[in-house]
Amino acid sequence: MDTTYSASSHREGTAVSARGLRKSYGSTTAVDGIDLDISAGEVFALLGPNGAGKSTAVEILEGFRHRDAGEVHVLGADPGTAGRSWRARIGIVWQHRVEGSPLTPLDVVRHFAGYYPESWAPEEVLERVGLGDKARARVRSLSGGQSRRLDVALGIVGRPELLFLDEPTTGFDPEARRRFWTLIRDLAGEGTTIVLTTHYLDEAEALADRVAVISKGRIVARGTPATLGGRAEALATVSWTDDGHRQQIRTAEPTRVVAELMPTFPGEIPELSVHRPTLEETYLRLIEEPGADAQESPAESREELPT
Ligand SMILES: Nc1ncnc2c1ncn2[C@@H]1O[C@H](COP(=O)(O)OP(=O)(O)OP(=O)(O)O)[C@@H](O)[C@H]1O
Repeated sequence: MDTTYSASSHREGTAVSARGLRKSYGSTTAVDGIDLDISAGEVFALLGPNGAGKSTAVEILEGFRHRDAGEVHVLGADPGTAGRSWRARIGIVWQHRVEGSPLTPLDVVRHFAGYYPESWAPEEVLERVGLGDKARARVRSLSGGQSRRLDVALGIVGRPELLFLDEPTTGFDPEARRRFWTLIRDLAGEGTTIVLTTHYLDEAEALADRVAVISKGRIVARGTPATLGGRAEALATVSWTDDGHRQQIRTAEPTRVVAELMPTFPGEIPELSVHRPTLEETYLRLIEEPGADAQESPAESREELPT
């Protein structure tokens, strides 16, 4: 079985397009008019608090949930009506992991591989997710993080054009997460479109070309991790200690502020730090303050912090 992608596997066009997507469960509106465009080959992350509507939106895109309204095209088809050949082009790593089984990871991956016209070699896919040495162990003997890696193996074994990952690294140790990120980057480099939901902002920052923040069923901000919510233009905070008192200046020009401070100290500026909003801080502001997507006006302000 061929286990390499050809250059022609780099894809062009739109992988996912949704307009006015809506879904309610009884009186709960889970998805309240979402528009999405995800390009082929893109890594796109959906962020949002618990219950924001991410899984519902993604399950509609996967064809596992009916929408109440809206237009959706995924790999050129309506997921509500698309057939088996369309499904074979899609990989899914569900939020909840598959329960333990008396089979081995190799048995399970082999079984799943049989459903796809063009699958990875099962041994290779287990190597790629870091389960090579557990290929012949019992699935029920795997740790939580190892089981999750098996879920990822099952999601990618069919060499999907589009891979949905719902909170894929929950339970991974830090080294396994880094390894998983490398795998995702490799898959993206080979042309796979990836739609990721995650609560780990560092994961979104490390992997995503673009992110969208969902809150209460609506997209409240979208952009690259670096520019989301006006992050690129946000003021920096320069902090230091002067005569035992913590000082800070919020400024659009931290280099100038530090240069002006330098001559006022004989040597090092005590406890100097320059901080710009992290993706996590930006995200928290976006979901806490309605309309916070507007950019801040770059006015400089100085204050002394209470000790
Ligand atoms: N099958 C269901 N029946 C009734 N309500 C549901 C169902 N699935 C989801 N909901 C509700 O819809 C809303 C959105 O849930 P959803 O699972 O899409 O959110 P989420 O953003 O994926 O959350 P999480 O980060 O916790 O996974 C929530 O209020 C949830 O309780």
